[in-house]
Amino acid sequence: MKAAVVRAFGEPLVIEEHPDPEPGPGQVRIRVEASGLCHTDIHAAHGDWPVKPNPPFVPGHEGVGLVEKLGAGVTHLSVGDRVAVPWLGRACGRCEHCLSGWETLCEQQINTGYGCDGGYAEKMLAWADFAQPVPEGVSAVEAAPLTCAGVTTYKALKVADVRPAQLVAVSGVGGLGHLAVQYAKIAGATVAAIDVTDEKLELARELGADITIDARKEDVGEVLKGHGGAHAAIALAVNEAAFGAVNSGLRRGGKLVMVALPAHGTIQVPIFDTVLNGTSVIGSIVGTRQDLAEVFRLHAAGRTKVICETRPLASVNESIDEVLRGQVKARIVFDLGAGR
Ligand SMILES: NC(=O)c1ccc[n+]([C@@H]2O[C@H](COP(=O)([O-])OP(=O)(O)OC[C@H]3O[C@@H](n4cnc5c(N)ncnc54)[C@H](O)[C@@H]3O)[C@@H](O)[C@H]2O)c1
Ligand SMILES: CCCCCCO
Ligand SMILES: [Zn+2]
Ligand SMILES: [Zn+2]
Repeated sequence: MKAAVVRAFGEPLVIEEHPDPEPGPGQVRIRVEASGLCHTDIHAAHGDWPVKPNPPFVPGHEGVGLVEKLGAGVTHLSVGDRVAVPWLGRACGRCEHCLSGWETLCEQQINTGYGCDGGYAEKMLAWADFAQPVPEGVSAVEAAPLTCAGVTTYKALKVADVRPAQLVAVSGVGGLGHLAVQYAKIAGATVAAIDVTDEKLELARELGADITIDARKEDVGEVLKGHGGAHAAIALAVNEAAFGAVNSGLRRGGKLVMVALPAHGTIQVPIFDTVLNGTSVIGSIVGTRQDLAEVFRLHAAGRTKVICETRPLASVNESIDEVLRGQVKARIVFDLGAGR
């Protein structure tokens, strides 16, 4: 089976022929139909973060496909089931995080396409308990971006406890941000979308954003304050300065939800203003299996649109370059057989 492999950080990925992986106990083998290109995969391929993967590895944590082979002990899935394989590839199920609904914080977790091979391949393994069933009516191509971009932004809005009539700032209208705008609108909020390209700001308007802010020309904090300040700001821009900019536009009691992970990023949080204004800074990482089930349910009900374009896996390096140049309208999804 073909796979796109990171052989060394910062080097182009290499398309290689690998033997079909054999599922171990509790695992399944999936014939991948579609696999989204999350900016995280670029961070992974570049070794951007303090905790690094170990090359060679196959990135990809928005893989969706059909169960092809069951490992020993797997009884709740059948051959032919369509499943998605998210970042949270496995959690222990026993620790305080897993037992209190926060499996995404499990310290034993294994991350797909980072700690184990992921979905940039024709076949992949998944732990059956974390292979998320894709409902009827949701295509593999559309389920792919929902598997990370969707669940992550849906969770970020839950973490922000967004209420109707609040003002939510979405900083970065890319793969994640285009869905964050939609979830914020579903939550009843007024949405201010921030980006640095005309195309992304236009996309945000098409998806329901009430206000758009061009961070190249406008003072993000001042514009937000002109609307009374944001109750919540979801930081999805791969740009360190964007975090401080949107934090400065919070309303008293507002929350900055940090999601994006620019390499070596830090944020200066002014102590006095933070205390005086009662604002908070929260980190948010992906979402649980339950969150993902809710994301799929919303999409199956026609409540969300996935904006994506399909590409062959062979275009992986050019696709990464286009994402880095900000030239992709929302999400690239590698088509590994979705149409067949
Ligand atoms: N915390 C998590 O669980 C989690 C999950 C998924 C992705 N991520 C991270 O989120 C980030 C975004 O991922 P993505 O796939 O949406 O990336 P993307 O490249 O598709 O989108 C990033 C967007 O940020 C915009 N942008 C760049 N500079 C900006 C600025 N100064 N102000 C406003 N917008 C700006 C770009 O134009 C683009 O639209 C990445 O760092 C990724 O690793 C985190
Ligand atoms: C800390 C890494 C979080 C990445 C989530 C999947 O994009
Ligand atoms: Zn991701
Ligand atoms: Zn655990």
